[in-house]
Amino acid sequence: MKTTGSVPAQQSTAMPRGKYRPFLDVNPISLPDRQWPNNRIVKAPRWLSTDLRDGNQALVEPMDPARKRKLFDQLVNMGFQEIEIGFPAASQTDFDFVRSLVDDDAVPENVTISVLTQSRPEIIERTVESLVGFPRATVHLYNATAPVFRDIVFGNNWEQTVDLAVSGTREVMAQAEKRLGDETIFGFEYSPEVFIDTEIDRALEICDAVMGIWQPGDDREIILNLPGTIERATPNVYADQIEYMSRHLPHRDHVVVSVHPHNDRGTGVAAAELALLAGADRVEGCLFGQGERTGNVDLVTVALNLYTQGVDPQLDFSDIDQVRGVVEYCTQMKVPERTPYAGDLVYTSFSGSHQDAIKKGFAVRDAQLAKGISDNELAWNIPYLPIDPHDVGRTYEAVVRVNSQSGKGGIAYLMSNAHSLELPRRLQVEFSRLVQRYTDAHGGEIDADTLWKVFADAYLPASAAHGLEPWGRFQLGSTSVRADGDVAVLEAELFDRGQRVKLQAKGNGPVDAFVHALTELGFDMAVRDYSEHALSRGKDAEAASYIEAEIDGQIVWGVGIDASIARATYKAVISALNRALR
Ligand SMILES: CC(=O)SCCNC(=O)CCNC(=O)[C@H](O)C(C)(C)COP(=O)(O)OP(=O)(O)OC[C@H]1O[C@@H](n2cnc3c(N)ncnc32)[C@H](O)[C@@H]1OP(=O)(O)O
Ligand SMILES: CC(C)C(=O)C(=O)O
Repeated sequence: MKTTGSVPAQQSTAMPRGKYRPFLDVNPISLPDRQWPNNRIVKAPRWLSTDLRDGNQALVEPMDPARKRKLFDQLVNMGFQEIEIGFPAASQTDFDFVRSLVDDDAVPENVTISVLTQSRPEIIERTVESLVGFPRATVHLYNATAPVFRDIVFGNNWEQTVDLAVSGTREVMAQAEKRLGDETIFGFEYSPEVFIDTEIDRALEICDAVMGIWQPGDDREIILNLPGTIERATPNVYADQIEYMSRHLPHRDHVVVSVHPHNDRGTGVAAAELALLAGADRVEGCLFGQGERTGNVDLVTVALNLYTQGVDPQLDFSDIDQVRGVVEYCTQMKVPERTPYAGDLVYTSFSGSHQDAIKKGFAVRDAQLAKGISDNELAWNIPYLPIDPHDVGRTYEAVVRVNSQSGKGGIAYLMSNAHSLELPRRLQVEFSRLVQRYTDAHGGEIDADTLWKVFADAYLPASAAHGLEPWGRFQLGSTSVRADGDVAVLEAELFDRGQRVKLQAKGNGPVDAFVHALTELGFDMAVRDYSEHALSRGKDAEAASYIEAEIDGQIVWGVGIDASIARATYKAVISALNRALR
């Protein structure tokens, strides 16, 4: 055998990569004594949902007021205490929506609403005007600070950029002073937009300048939001930037360091998590990663990632499908099947070895729970399932689904969960070959009902009850058994291709006697394995029997189901015989 020594060199592409520059060449940051890799996230951050602003502004069809309101109520019910509800100066519709929340008294005392504004006096005035009457409200002021925006979008030098932030802050304070009475607890947030592309010491400088106006202190926090407006580097770079800011910002005790990752490189969640390690106190994002381009960071994933570490996310996802339904309705966008925690397929396993491992995991867990340990105390340790689907309102039924990639473990799991049959291991092996043949022939997935039909057709041949054609040569008629000392004496009636046959035989038990009776019909038959179990409790309880028999040199399994355990066993023997003769 030859083994791999070196592999052929990969081929260069003709894609014009020369136009791109490494992020760190353009935006160097030096933090050799970074602490974040050694930290742990031990509590939930403050969350701000920007579904109704950044999420909404990126929708093909922005939400109408009814949809916005539905999503707002949903966010409140899930536990969000900071919700950015829009950009009220953008349009009359946005303004009216903000006002409708006051008019309807829709904002609970513990919820702070937030609104976004550019640093333009007329826009700030209109923005603050929209806030009159809210119990708690934050104005979120932003201006872009990165060189490309200063140069291309604003045509501003650095001093003018700082001035825009400072003058905007002054205007917000003046308008709030003028328009909001004591009934509103007023907060202020500043974002140097495109923070990640801004020279780090300039980002510090502009935040410091804004604080010089706002004057944070006791009972006067400032939220400094450091957005990854367009994600352009690996998440460790964002973490370095956040740790740098967190360590160097003055008034740190009164500063809420907030992050606002986007997902352009597909690492928005990682960026948020590393930023939390790096000292961020607050995360802004959207449910299921709605938002501009590839979206804002997905707050569902960040929160449930925390949950799987035993940290209370302080957001309720106990019915994730309900949350998903509302978001899908309001945004008119679909949550894809593989979305973490919420996608249709994320608790589903098709492949054989995964199914086998999950089934074994549940068996061990069930056995441990049966000893009286509570579900909450018993560490979650199921292979391939990072979270208990029940915790987010999903069921186990969907966990295992069968197609041509599936093996005996998954099939046995479905037979147990959907049909209450605990197939013995060697029967699982035999049956999985039949299922494989079926899925190869028909393609696609096989659902629990079809699985049952394949099973019944193979093992319950005399049964027309499942909408199948009865095909077995033998059918069981009446039976009676009596004890004669240690010996069982059996009288049985069989139908051989419809013809009644009477049998009588003795054995050391009813099964033994029944096998002897069949042997007298000329079949060479020996039972190799036998098991049985009840299918359900109560007066309609049925039992299932499984027989592995050697019949005329063939090894086959038979299955019988009947209200009487003895008849279930005779039926299992007949099933094996019919199968051997099929
Ligand atoms: C990263 C983000 O998501 S930021 C939020 C983005 N969201 C939105 O823009 C949605 C709401 N916005 C709007 O509806 C409109 O932009 C409005 C109503 C606010 C303003 O509309 P208009 O006055 O027509 O301006 P327009 O949208 O074209 O904005 C561009 C102007 O604003 C300036 N501008 C952009 N951001 C800011 C800011 N934060 N502060 C001050 N001025 C700004 C630009 O430099 C440009 O100025 P110019 O016209 O002198 O070149
Ligand atoms: C306004 C800011 C926070 C923003 O939305 C962004 O930078 O993505």
